[in-house]
Amino acid sequence: MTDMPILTIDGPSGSGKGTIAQMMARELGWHYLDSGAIYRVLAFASLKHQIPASHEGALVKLAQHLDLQFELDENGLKVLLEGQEVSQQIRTEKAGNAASKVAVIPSVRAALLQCQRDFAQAPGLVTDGRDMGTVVFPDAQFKVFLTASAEERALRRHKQLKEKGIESNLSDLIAEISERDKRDSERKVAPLLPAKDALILDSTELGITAVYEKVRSYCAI
Ligand SMILES: Nc1ncnc2c1ncn2[C@@H]1O[C@H](COP(=O)(O)OP(=O)(O)OP(=O)(O)O)[C@@H](O)[C@H]1O
Ligand SMILES: Nc1ccn([C@H]2C[C@H](O)[C@@H](COP(=O)(O)O)O2)c(=O)n1
Repeated sequence: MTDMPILTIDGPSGSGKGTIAQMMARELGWHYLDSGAIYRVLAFASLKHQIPASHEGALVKLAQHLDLQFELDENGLKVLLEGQEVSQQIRTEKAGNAASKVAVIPSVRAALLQCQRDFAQAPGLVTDGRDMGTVVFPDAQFKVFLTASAEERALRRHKQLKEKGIESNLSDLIAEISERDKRDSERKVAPLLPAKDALILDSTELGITAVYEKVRSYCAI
């Protein structure tokens, strides 16, 4: 596959993958791939171009020609679809759920495989998602599976939304997160699960700094 050093961080929604992956990419000076953003943009693009999930052929074509750009700076990840910024629109729970639904389709996953692997460029790559350590980069040198209870993840999301001035209902968030966990874990192709050689970290009772330090020491930096 590739000799490039790669750190994969997989885990369920809201476990802190993106936060830790971005911190590690900055620390190491490596590239960063948010694979969930690719599925989110695809779902967003399918709505934009009025392609229903049942039109598998059209969805695969869209995935193969997805005009997508990522820019990571000190403010986080900027995402552009067809030259237009969609960073905020793709971050809603509704967009996450739509992404989870297109991600079930095996031909869609196959169409997105090479574009994800192309992110493995010198000097290295940090990537987060569901199947980074199991399917996309099975030979990665460092693999982490980051998890936390659904209640804790919903609380974090609730707080995150509140900080953005968006009201949300905690029980609805728990239900949405649990539904997405179930779909992502039970699909036939590339389900959410830890790679056999991954370090499993439960962050339910760990703050961001504590998780970051554990990942740093696992990568021996
Ligand atoms: N260990 C932690 N303790 C407390 N809050 C955390 C922790 N890790 C992440 N958070 C917060 O939880 C929220 C979700 O984190 P993040 O977006 O990194 O999760 P994610 O796994 O990438 O989610 P998604 O799969 O939906 O993209 C953010 O507000 C983040 O600051
Ligand atoms: N490697 C990946 C990344 C993401 N998905 C799907 C399933 C998720 O529910 C959805 C959104 O991901 P998030 O941005 O919350 O990480 O996309 C996947 O199947 N495989």
